[in-house]
Amino acid sequence: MSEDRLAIALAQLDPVVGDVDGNLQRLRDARAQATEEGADVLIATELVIAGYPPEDLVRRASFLDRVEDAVRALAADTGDGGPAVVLGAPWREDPETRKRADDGRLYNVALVLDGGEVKAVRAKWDLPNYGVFDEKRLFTPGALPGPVQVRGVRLGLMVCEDMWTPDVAESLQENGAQILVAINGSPFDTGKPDIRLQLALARVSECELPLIYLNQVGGQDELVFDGASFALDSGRNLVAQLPAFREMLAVTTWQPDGEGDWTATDGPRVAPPEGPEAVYRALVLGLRDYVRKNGFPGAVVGLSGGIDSALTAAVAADALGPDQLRCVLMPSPYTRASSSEDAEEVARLLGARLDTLGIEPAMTAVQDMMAPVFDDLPADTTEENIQSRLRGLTLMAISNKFGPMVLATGNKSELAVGYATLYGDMCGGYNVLKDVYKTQVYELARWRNQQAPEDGLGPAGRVMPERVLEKAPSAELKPDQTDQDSLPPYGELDAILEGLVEDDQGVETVAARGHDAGLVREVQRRLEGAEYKRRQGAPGAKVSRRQFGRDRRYPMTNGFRG
Ligand SMILES: Nc1ncnc2c1ncn2[C@@H]1O[C@H](COP(=O)(O)OP(=O)(O)OC[C@H]2O[C@@H]([n+]3cccc(C(=O)O)c3)[C@H](O)[C@@H]2O)[C@@H](O)[C@H]1O
Ligand SMILES: Nc1ncnc2c1ncn2[C@@H]1O[C@H](COP(=O)(O)OP(=O)(O)OP(=O)(O)O)[C@@H](O)[C@H]1O
Ligand SMILES: NC(=O)CC[C@H](N)C(=O)O
Repeated sequence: MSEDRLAIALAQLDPVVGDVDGNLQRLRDARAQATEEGADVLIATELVIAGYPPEDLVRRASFLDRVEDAVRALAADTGDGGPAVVLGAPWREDPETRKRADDGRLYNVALVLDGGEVKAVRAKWDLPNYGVFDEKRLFTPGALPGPVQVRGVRLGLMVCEDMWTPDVAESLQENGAQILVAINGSPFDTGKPDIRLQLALARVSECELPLIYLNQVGGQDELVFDGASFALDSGRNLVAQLPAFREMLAVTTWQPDGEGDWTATDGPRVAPPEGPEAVYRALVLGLRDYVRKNGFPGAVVGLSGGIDSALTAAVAADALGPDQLRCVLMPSPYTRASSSEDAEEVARLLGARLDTLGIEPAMTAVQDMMAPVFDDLPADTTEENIQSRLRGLTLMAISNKFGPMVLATGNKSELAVGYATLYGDMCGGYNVLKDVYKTQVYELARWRNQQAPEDGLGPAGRVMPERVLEKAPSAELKPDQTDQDSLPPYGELDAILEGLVEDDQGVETVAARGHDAGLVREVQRRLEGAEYKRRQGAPGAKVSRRQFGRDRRYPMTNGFRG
């Protein structure tokens, strides 16, 4: 390092929330690699030592003690003369006084570790408290910061949301920053990569400074972090772009150009995936990390021959490998032979195990068992739901006996209007399609039939027969049933839900987009009426702007009819 050159290693890592020792080891491994590659400083992501988002874990003193020990151990490592480290951590010291506050105050900070000690502390100024974020509940905001000197260069450190408005970057620039560095825990959704780039470009234009944007990667409960870190020079040129959806350490070497503006030329340039590929890869990573980080030996799914379970199985095969996926076909007297053939073909194409367990004996047993109380009452949805629940029971029995986690298959359109059975097809530990509308299910299935995802563990090529994509969706809980007996066509339903859910519009506004007002009102009624079901539904990766759960919180008991 000389004062006119700084080699910065960007550590796009997949931390595990709560696993402080594991995260410390990940950082040590990254620093060892950065040392080998000649870096002066290693930069890691927001709250990386705790994992993001740590939620109420950071309210536990024992957890914060462990975090502090780990940070001090990593700081001690930097006494070896190797790279300095910039990383995110939950931190109890006041950034100004460097003393621990008595009132339990906690900051979300960027720390600079160098020369064997914690050299500088910068607290996040803008704590996000919307959508999936609740940071005001946990952290105290810091003051508008100035830059920190790292190996002779003034770095302007921002923590994620700090980059979303001009204030922090402006303060850093006014106080002499030479390179802006944003460390992030920024979850994926379909619009996110573009929003981030536009915001970063805006900060670069305002400050006329280069900006490094470093994001974490990996799945954490319902969030998927896509990484896709990048760097811009002060002329708004992209000088590095790290891959999306996988870990990477990349060294970028920064030097002043002829005009004295810092720039880098040696970063990787991997174009991020877009459209269905990006969503598919987010689903794969979300499921893979949920299953692996929670120690399951694999997953099990009920395969019906329909598209929802076929796509769920494909994502699971890509996430876990076909050998860690079990499929179960559970025909009833209402299951068409063609459905069973399609399910068998999906399992064969994926190379996954398929067991066939007919549910008719259990249907008869339950019917006989209930006869004394049901008397001669006519069959209705009750009997349909029993079939669904017998399938849920079967899958849970396999999970209990052999360990794989059950995957529910309900898509966002169905969950929006309550078209799913509690403790039946909603049964499961995780739902890959929770945030995927039915029209998107088709789009993703078509994409997957043509291509395999880059880091997928499933087979290349077609994974479901065309018939699965072409037939009318059916729950097959009574003869000749189709979804469209109970729901509007999915194209129209999804267009209405786009307005009601994603855009949070009222009935009249959505109707003005060209839909029958009565139909929109009915969809709205069903949407509101199904909140109780969604609260009991399995978690699944957020890929949309407005996922059911954290992003869209409505009461279950709701007397408002607006
Ligand atoms: N506000 C509330 N808070 C708490 N619980 C509430 C509730 N309102 C009803 N409930 C409870 O929920 C029950 C009704 O929900 P639930 O038992 O799920 O039954 P329900 O919604 O009546 O029926 C399931 C629906 O899912 C459809 N479907 C579509 C696709 C696939 C499948 C499948 O299963 O494979 C099913 C099926 O055709 C049917 O229309 C009530 O009997 C009551 O116990
Ligand atoms: N015969 C069956 N064998 C195994 N699982 C089944 C069977 N029938 C239904 N299921 C399970 O119940 C779920 C709910 O059925 P649903 O009809 O909503 O989905 P699908 O059949 O996969 O797709 P589609 O809605 O397009 O028909 C299925 O995804 C599957 O997991
Ligand atoms: N951790 C954060 O501050 C994330 C908030 C930010 N708006 C994002 O999603 O990128």
